[in-house]
Amino acid sequence: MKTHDLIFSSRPHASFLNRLLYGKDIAFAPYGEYWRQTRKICVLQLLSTHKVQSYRTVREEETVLMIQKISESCSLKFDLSKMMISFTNDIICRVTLGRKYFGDHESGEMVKKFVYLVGAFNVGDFIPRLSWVNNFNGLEKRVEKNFRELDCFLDGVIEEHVCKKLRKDGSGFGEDGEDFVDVLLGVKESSIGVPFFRDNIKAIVMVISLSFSSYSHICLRYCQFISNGWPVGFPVIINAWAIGRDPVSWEDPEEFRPKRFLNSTIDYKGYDFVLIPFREGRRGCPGTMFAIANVELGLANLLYSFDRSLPVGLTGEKLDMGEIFGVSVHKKDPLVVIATPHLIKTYRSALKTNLNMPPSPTRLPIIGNLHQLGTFPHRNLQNLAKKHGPLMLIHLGQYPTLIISSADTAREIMKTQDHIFSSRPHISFPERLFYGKDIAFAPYGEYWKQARKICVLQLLTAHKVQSYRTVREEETVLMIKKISESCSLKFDLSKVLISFTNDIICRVALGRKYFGDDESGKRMRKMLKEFVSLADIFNIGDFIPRISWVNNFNGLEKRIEKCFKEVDCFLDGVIEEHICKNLRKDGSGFGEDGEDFVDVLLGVEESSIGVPFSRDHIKAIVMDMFEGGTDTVCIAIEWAMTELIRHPHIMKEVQEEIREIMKFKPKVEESDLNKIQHSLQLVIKETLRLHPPISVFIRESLENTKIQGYNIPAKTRVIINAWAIGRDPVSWEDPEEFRPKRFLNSTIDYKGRDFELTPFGAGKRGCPAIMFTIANVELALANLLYQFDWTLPGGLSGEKLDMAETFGVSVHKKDPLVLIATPYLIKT
Ligand code: HEM
Repeated sequence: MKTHDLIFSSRPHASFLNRLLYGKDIAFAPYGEYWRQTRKICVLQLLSTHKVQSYRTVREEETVLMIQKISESCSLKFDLSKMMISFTNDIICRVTLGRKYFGDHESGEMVKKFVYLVGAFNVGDFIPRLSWVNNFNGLEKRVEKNFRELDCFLDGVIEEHVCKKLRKDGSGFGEDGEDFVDVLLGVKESSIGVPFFRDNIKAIVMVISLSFSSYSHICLRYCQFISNGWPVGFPVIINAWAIGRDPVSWEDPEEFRPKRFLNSTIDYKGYDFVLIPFREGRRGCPGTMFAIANVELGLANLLYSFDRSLPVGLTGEKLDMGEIFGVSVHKKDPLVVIATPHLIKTYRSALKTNLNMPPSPTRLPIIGNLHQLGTFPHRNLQNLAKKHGPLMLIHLGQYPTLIISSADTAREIMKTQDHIFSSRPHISFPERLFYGKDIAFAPYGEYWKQARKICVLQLLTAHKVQSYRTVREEETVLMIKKISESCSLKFDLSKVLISFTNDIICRVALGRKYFGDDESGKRMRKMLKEFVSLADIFNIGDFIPRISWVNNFNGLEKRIEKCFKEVDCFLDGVIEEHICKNLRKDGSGFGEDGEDFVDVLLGVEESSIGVPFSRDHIKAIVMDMFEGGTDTVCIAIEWAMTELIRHPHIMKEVQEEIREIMKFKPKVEESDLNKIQHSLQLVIKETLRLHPPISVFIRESLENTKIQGYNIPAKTRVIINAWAIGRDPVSWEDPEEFRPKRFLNSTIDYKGRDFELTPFGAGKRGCPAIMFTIANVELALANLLYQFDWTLPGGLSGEKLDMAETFGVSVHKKDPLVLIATPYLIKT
């Protein structure tokens, strides 16, 4: 590889390789002008130091994703080998093709087959007259099929690049925005002096992907000895594996002893022939630098971020070291390990002490404390706060975030310094779904102020809430009727509650029900469900913006666009309907003065509020009401019923009180509520304390400030953990117990004055719909308790009821609440 490098710098002909790589790649090309020119392109244009440096972002982003993936299986065993394969595949795909193509199962399979066939043992390459056997063992056919699939795929990739170039709007990766295909498309045949077509591009791209992802140690060389004494065409196999273990070069060669390199100058770069994993010289690997950059960054992060252990019963010495058959020597059995985040005291935490920031848990590089949010952020944040205090600073990706877990700290944020903490951070999916023009997600500013004013003074005033009474009463009657139809049979109360709250909001906001039980109604319901779940979804890009592109691959971006378009089209229809109705002057909405939310919003004059107010603003605000008002109200009633089923004696007390007052009237009406409110109110307060429907909500600071002596910079995100505040033992005796009577002689309320109980938030950004919500919850709950006796199916006792929660910010009961209702009035 040095003295006679020129002589030994060809490769033997291998027929499958030749077919799969168009006979035009670099790695398997025989020595000659074409190989010399293409290798030059590879070394100077694709894998130069400058280029390798320019792929840094790709390496870093993929490392973050890998670490994040591992964090998700933290403390559980997982297959590290599989993760490594997708890590390297994804890097190479982005660098060569410009983006990840192999997310979906099918294309991933195609590449796997390619890798297999390239490495397949072909008897014909050793005994040419036996090559016909491949017609019978199916290999020939498989090679052909795989070749055609890949060829078609690569044609698509190239077309995409050509179009991108024509449009001049695309940028690849790397500093200068060019991936390998971009570079190769720019190669002029005239400048390299050898034929260079699309097939050449495809072959080079494929062989580079192949070499880096899984087939990097090919050291088959072909001797092209021209002089006398050595037969031309004599194959040479360089056994890099054996050379690395040769006792002539290495002391105790079988031992893993990294320190042997401590005072040694031996390197793998090709100058030292005792260590030749890459080989230098003419046929040496041109991608050494690129490969090492990936390996270093991946390995450093794996070692830095986690402590690893083997699954139970295994010690390191017992680890199976079997290798797979072939030229690329993988470990035979996948490496299955358990990773535990390593609590490292980083220099940042020292820095933080100097800056006088609130106490923090230690964090991982790049993802910070994201992995500690887990499936139930409210619970996990509460656990962290138990260690670090009710005012804690964590890092969610790149954003420092204050976590508020006590009444005192909540008061500081939502009262004392409400003017400073009254913005919301930018969150990208809601921004798209709500046209960047709604109220709930709007940053503090003139538009938010004016829009909130409309909401508070025109949509949700006491007078307006009163005017929606008919809607509430009618929908309650319908709900009770539905339940009566399944009387004495088990039925899904959660489902009934969802359509109850949906229908109320729909009538109040849009003027009529759009979500009936027919096909189109079902479609609408599905659309709305998708909308609410997307607005609430965890989006990694909001925490680590530079990897927001992952949403192009996990399908989220597409779902958002699809849902946005559907809802937009639906709302356009609704608005048109309202405009026609107003023109005809024959329609009346609901509410006393016949106006629903859309009517009111259509009447808003831009000139009177002094900020732009278009149709998109109307749609955004209407959707805010849906997002804020359907799930939340349903969750409140669902948890109240769940707790009452678990505590039958409390349910009985409330029922007796209501029934005594109602004296066999057919139903509870709003006018009855002030008479029976007492015990019902206690139940609602206790439910909202233990199960705030929005468990955590978010704000952002507008300027630098201090809280409890700690420095809080401007634009710090703040998460108020309403769930933890409601269960804080400092404020509540036996906080985990459902005991409505704790409110009996207490003035504590949920309206935003008492910070021990903050299900609706408080201050400038507090929920503007408390009255509206409570009116719905009270009427529904009063009727459910008055009109039916409730039991669990199969005589199950209440204590056994599963209390598991759903994942997310709006915390539903995980399993639907399935109950049996027996009509009280008929019974008595
Ligand atoms: C049980 C029911 C509900 C709960 C627990 C709830 C809770 C909340 C919370 C915690 C906030 C953020 C408060 C803050 O940052 O201080 C909020 C804001 C908001 N809620 Fe509600 N909500 C409920 C029902 C509703 C309903 C029915 C509507 C509409 C009809 C609604 C509309 C809004 C709006 C528009 C905001 C944003 C206010 C702003 O940013 O200025 N909510 N809600």
